[in-house]
Amino acid sequence: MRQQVQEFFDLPLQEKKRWAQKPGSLEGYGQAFVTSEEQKLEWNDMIFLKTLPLQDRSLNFWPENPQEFRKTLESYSEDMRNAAVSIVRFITMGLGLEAQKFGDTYKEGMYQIRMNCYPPCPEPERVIGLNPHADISGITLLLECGDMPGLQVLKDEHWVNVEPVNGAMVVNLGHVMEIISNGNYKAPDHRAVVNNSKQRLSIVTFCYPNSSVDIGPAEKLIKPGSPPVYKTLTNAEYFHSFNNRKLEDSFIDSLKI
Ligand SMILES: O=C(O)CCC(=O)C(=O)O
Ligand SMILES: [Fe+2]
Repeated sequence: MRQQVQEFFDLPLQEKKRWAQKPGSLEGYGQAFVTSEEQKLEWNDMIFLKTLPLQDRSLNFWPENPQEFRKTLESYSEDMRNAAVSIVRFITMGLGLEAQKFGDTYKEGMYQIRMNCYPPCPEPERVIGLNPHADISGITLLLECGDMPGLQVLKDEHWVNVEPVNGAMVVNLGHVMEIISNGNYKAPDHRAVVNNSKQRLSIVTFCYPNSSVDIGPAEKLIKPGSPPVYKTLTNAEYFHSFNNRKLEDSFIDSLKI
């Protein structure tokens, strides 16, 4: 997958634009989402694709160049799904929940992939690769494509580098998992910075449970003395709240009871 993504971003702009985002749609090749006029502009080229379930795929945004791209992405999304099912089992087991049941909701889950390319920048302090945010997924699986650090996580009010480890994936928690855990786990704020010497690529898979599953604190975690911290929403309500959020407010806070 890394090879295919590298070859895709190495193509001339005109060729990449064959899979460009269309107005009103997030999918396809383009620049990162601009959500506010005040935001620092992002030094980032990316392609965003829905990979699973199969009926969510819009193949008109799936590059056919490089030649093996689509085939590789098909099998990569299967691999990410299998990894997500296992990882969610372990995470929910750690919370004392029905691990098999929660893992199973990711078998027919929703998967989206975002491939980021951060070119070197002559003045890296003046731009940002990706603005600070927390993911809204259940979990996010991030694959680095080289040894150039760029991902940073906010820990105790400081930005800390997440150093790339060859052959390893970074597992991040998103708001869905934060809600299921009733706030025992937090979706951390993170961002990507750029450097002045080397391009960096990342392949990021956002994993969500099946859309028929409500998003709310796990019943087992609700007891006397431990009330639900978040509302329970249907999948559709969750995405509706996100798409209609007030940009100046924290999304996760808006879901608190
Ligand atoms: O490129 C990175 O390391 C961060 C990517 C990321 O956080 C995202 O795509 O949501
Ligand atoms: Fe992220």
